[in-house]
Amino acid sequence: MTTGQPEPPTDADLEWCYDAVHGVSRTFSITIDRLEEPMARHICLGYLLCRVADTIEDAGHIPPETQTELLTEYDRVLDPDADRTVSEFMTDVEPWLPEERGDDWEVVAQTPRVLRTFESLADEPREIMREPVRELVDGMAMFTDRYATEGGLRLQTVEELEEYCWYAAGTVGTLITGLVARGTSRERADEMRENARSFALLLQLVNIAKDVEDDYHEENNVYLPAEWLAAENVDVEAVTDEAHHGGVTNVIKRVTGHAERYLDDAQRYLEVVPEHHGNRLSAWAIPYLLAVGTLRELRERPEDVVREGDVKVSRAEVFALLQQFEDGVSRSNLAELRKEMAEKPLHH
Ligand SMILES: CC(C)=CCC/C(C)=C/CC/C(C)=C/COP(=O)(O)OP(=O)(O)O
Repeated sequence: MTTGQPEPPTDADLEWCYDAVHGVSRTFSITIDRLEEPMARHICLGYLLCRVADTIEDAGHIPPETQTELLTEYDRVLDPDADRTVSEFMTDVEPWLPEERGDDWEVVAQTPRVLRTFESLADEPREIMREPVRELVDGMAMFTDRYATEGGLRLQTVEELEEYCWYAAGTVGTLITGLVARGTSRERADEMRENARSFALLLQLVNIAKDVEDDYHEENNVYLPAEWLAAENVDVEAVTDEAHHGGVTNVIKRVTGHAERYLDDAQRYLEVVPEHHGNRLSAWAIPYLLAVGTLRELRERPEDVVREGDVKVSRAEVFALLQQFEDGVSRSNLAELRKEMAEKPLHH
């Protein structure tokens, strides 16, 4: 890889990267605000590198074979042993930047800036991040290629759903764990590695259960396993049709139940994650507890995913949770807070 741009990044580049994350991700916006340096910048850059690939993968207006080519090319830009420059990647991606680009496409348009900021990070954290990011990019290329003739992803089985979640989120869990486990005891690092996948799958499955409408209409992707839809006599292409709301609701319940199986492992991860290199428990505990709250809403009103197109915890509850952490939440409070949020919304 070569960035094709000799100039070093400036403070303005890093500031831009922080602003960009706040524009594209609710989850990582909260997380990065809770972290301190240097972890904040590491997670910020690691996330943006992944987000470039994610935006290309979700682009309904790019033909699948082009998505695969762009993702493969992006991987080569990230590969230190390959000769692809970021300028070549930009030449190929620029025709696909939407005219009215939102924040996510702005990140793609600014890939050179993201990359040069990434390349300026200390060697050790940068190299810990590179492989998981490339695994995510390769996984996305594999999926766009696998469903090239369908025009969008159409996951078939629960095993394939888990495989997809691994690439989309499990790799991010590896990235985070690699950074936070540095310098900790073997036992702690092993415990984190054993539970990182569950943490990531939990968050990804919750997103999949609540975003069925948008995933289909905006990205032409169906992550609900076709085998589970078939058991409810729902054709994959009719996933958002009113006539099938009942059947799809049952599948959403199934995905919700599947996600809940990962809650204990993820809690275990939080119980051992060290607070060093700028890492903070709250940065990961908050998304975890928001997932607990979202699972509660999904269990109570799964039909709203297809009826209203949206199931999420209220802004008031998010605020109340953030406030709790401002006041201080210790590891020993986590289980209690989880129990409380699983039952009813948190109040200020
Ligand atoms: C070990 C460990 C800590 C694992 C967790 C890994 C992790 C945070 C994976 C990302 C999960 C996910 C679905 C983020 C959604 O954010 P998004 O960027 O799509 O945006 P949104 O929050 O706005 O939906």
